[in-house]
Amino acid sequence: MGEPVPAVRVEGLVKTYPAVRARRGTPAVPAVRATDEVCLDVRRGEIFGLLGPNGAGKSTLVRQLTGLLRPDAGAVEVLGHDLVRHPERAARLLAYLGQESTALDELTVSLAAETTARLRGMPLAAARAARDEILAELGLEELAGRALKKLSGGQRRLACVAAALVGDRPLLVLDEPTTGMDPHARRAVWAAVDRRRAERGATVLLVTHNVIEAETVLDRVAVLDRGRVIACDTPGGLKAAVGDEVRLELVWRERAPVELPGIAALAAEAAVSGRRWTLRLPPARAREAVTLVTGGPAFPALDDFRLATPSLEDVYVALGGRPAGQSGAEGLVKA
Ligand SMILES: Nc1ncnc2c1ncn2[C@@H]1O[C@H](COP(=O)(O)OP(=O)(O)OP(=O)(O)O)[C@@H](O)[C@H]1O
Repeated sequence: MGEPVPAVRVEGLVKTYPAVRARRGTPAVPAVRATDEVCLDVRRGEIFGLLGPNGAGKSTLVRQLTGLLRPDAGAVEVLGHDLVRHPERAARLLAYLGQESTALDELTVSLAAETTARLRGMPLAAARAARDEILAELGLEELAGRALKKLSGGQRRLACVAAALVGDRPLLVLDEPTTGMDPHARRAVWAAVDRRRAERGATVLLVTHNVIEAETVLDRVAVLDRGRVIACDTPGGLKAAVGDEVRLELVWRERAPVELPGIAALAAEAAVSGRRWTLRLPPARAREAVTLVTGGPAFPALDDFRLATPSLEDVYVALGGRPAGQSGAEGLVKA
């Protein structure tokens, strides 16, 4: 028996936004290689995350694999369909929630969900039933009669998620679905996403910045940086790869006593944000640092400290911060 057809297969995907010449008053813009030979396999039934800093190429990648943006080179297959040759098939195969969705703004929440269901080929009665189901699932019933353009940012986003999830699509591609939402709405979205996977076998491709949230919902993660996949593994696998480091957070009362040589040495390695220093250190050095700040003349200046094992966020920082050309993360990529 051969390998099962993956939900998404991406090979050698390249997209370069062309350079723009300088014109009166506007400076020239160099060409940007937004996706650079990206290869990915997303298995059926997986919740797969794309993580990466601003401008890493995440949205460009998902727009290419939803058939909205034609790649310069490379292959995109969704459930065995070639979407580079047949981008029109995407509408049948996947639901896409983009970063900015204004298309539904004039509609009420209820009509946005119903119209989307109808556009996905559902007969009227079934579309209305699907609409009622999703509005109840996401706690949107009270807002059902309001126009999207008159909702708050978080409410509007939730209504767009409802429209994206209505009707069954085997692949859900969601670009930052929970942006602007309160914790209650976020939980409802993650529960709805997980239910579609658990009960209907849907595959989910999720673009996110929120690594803490991502850690709890994702089966696998690809970290993208400057258009390239620099790591791909389970959150646990990625964390194990930086597992020999711990995170030490120091909070100083007013100012750090950098006149002390030991503290000055730590300062050189710390990421400083106001009174808070964050250090990533091997365990033995972290212990030495804790002894230094809690046992000596630095102690009166210390407000608080915390030692933590690596989180997905640490992995993200450790990988995403790599300068171009340093491919030390390549050992992390797993099939
Ligand atoms: N239409 C466009 N024309 C020219 N350059 C673009 C265009 N869209 C994106 N880019 C550039 O391509 C690169 C990748 O952008 P993209 O939006 O895919 O990143 P992203 O990872 O989704 O970022 P973010 O997390 O900020 O949404 C960036 O350098 C961006 O400036």
